[in-house]
Amino acid sequence: MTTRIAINGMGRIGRLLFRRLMKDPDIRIVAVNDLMDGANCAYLLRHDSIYGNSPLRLDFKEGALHGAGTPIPYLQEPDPAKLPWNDLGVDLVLECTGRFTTRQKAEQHLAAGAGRVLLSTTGSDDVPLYIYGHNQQGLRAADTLLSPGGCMTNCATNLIAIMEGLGIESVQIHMVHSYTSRQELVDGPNADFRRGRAAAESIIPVPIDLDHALLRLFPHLQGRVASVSTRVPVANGALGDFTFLMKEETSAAAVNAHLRAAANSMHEGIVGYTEEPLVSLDVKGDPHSALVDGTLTSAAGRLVKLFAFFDNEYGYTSRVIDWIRYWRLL
Ligand SMILES: NC(=O)c1ccc[n+]([C@@H]2O[C@H](COP(=O)([O-])OP(=O)(O)OC[C@H]3O[C@@H](n4cnc5c(N)ncnc54)[C@H](O)[C@@H]3O)[C@@H](O)[C@H]2O)c1
Repeated sequence: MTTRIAINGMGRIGRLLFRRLMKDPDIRIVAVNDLMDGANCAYLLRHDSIYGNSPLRLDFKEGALHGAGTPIPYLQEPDPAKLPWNDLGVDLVLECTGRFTTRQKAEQHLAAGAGRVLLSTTGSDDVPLYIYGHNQQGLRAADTLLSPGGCMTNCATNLIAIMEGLGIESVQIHMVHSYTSRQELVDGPNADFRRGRAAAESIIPVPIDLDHALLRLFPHLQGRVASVSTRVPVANGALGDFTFLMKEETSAAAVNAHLRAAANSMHEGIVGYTEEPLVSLDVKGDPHSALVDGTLTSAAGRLVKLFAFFDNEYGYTSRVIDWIRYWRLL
């Protein structure tokens, strides 16, 4: 059975999902919605500074994207409640604007006639949060709204879950992340002053809600998880830097053996393990939520440091696609 999908928000995540889902025979994209001009969206789908030119030769005319089979209606409606999801028979909305992340706001898609809504971030506390590879079994067929977490939550959740197998007391996380559209290219005003600084010029600390999301998933770690994030002058890619205080002394070799085993079993496809001397560009297009770099693991008594790369866009959309496949079969 074909899943009829609409994408709300054709930004970095929405467009990459579009490019990837167009290849899936079980999925039909029945509409996309964004505020930008349709010709501009078609252009950005054809040419991408990170993932290159698309083999799809999409064009915008008469309110639709043409060039990939049946024309796909291109909508420009800012209010989700007014979207024609009922008429289009939409099974699932991929909510990728980053703007409708509370239950009340996201459910406007349901009121408009969609069957289900999948956010592309961690939503508010009243939106069920499940992480693929960790607790996806919690999702029920009757659920109509899901937060799959953000890219950093996916990386951290899976690694914390694996490290819990060795016994952890607490964890400090530093997420080194490429810049995003929520920063400025040149200095400008921003409610968060540092986000308003030129993104390609500095290492920029930004506030994140990772601790909060992790405590929803690991409530027993209350008071024992802390995180910071810095945005760095690359357009794609991220590196999670984890410091675990273990219950007992260990060694880098023991930690790596444990991580490698997890990557080859329970977490296969979601967590990877490598000893290649990688840099962030090398993980462009990598589908893992965390690719552990075993060459960087170290231990000092009960303190363990480990590092994992991820492609914040491709790795993340890989999990969104996992969710689409998983949810349709429930
Ligand atoms: N970029 C990443 O690395 C990344 C990774 C994981 C999750 N996310 C999350 O995904 C969400 C989107 O991030 P992004 O990087 O794709 O952002 P983006 O700014 O590239 O895209 C957002 C898009 O939404 C559109 N939009 C804004 N308001 C709209 C409205 N009312 N109706 C329709 N479209 C509207 C914008 O025009 C834009 O094209 C955010 O919540 C972000 O946290 C981003």
